[in-house]
Amino acid sequence: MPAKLSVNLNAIAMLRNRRDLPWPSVAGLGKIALTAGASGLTVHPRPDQRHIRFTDLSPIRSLIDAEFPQAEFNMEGYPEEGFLRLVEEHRPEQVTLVPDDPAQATSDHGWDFRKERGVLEKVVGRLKGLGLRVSLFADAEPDREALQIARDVGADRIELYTGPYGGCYDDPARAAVLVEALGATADIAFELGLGVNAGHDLTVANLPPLAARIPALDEVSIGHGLTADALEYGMAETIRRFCRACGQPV
Ligand SMILES: CC(=O)[C@@H](O)[C@H](O)COP(=O)(O)O
Ligand SMILES: NCC(=O)COP(=O)(O)O
Repeated sequence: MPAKLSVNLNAIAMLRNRRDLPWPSVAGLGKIALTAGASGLTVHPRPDQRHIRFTDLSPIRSLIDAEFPQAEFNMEGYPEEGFLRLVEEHRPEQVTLVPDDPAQATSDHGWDFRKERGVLEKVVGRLKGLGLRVSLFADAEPDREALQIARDVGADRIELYTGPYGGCYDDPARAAVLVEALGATADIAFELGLGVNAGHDLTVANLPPLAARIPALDEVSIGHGLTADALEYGMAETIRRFCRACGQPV
């Protein structure tokens, strides 16, 4: 089954936040995305609310519940108390935990599973207690022992951090090396019984080689490149292009 597409709405929220005005509408563009074939919506509410505001969360949750009950809400964030309370309030189908410092410009690395095992054990247990799927952001490192920790702390999936791969848009030889590292990491995760998501700087161009190397990829979450394309092609056509790049028969 081809990977599902979850649309990250952070970039749209960032554009909206340039003015004290309600457009572009974050939930409104989420609705266009789901209508056009996306399988879910992703948000990464950072503590300073520079992209997604906490007040964006209810309209997105309500949109999915009322009009797209098959779609999934994915909330990403560092597991501090404020984020965990938002998760408890809005009950996303999936929570993706990232090791981001609040000062970080964007996500740029996966968890150090050995070092953070204790933190993850506690937090994943709390989220699993709410019945939510939990995914842990992971670097493209085929490190079996680290991935075993991800599984042992109770995660359902990992999300492969694809930033370095996305950054190789003008270096096909390096991209081929990195897609192999992503694939080798996914192979181990699957062997351990984990599901595998991927995200960060994915595009219509770099998705097909990734999907070909990891045919059992569960989901990709995409925001920046997808929003850039939406300016050129419109949101609905962009969703169809990304779904096709995932291998979906659109
Ligand atoms: C985990 C991840 O890779 C995404 O959350 C990505 O970092 C988007 O976040 P920003 O849009 O806040 O940069
Ligand atoms: N989970 C990763 C994600 O949502 C990717 O966002 P972007 O790098 O495509 O903006």
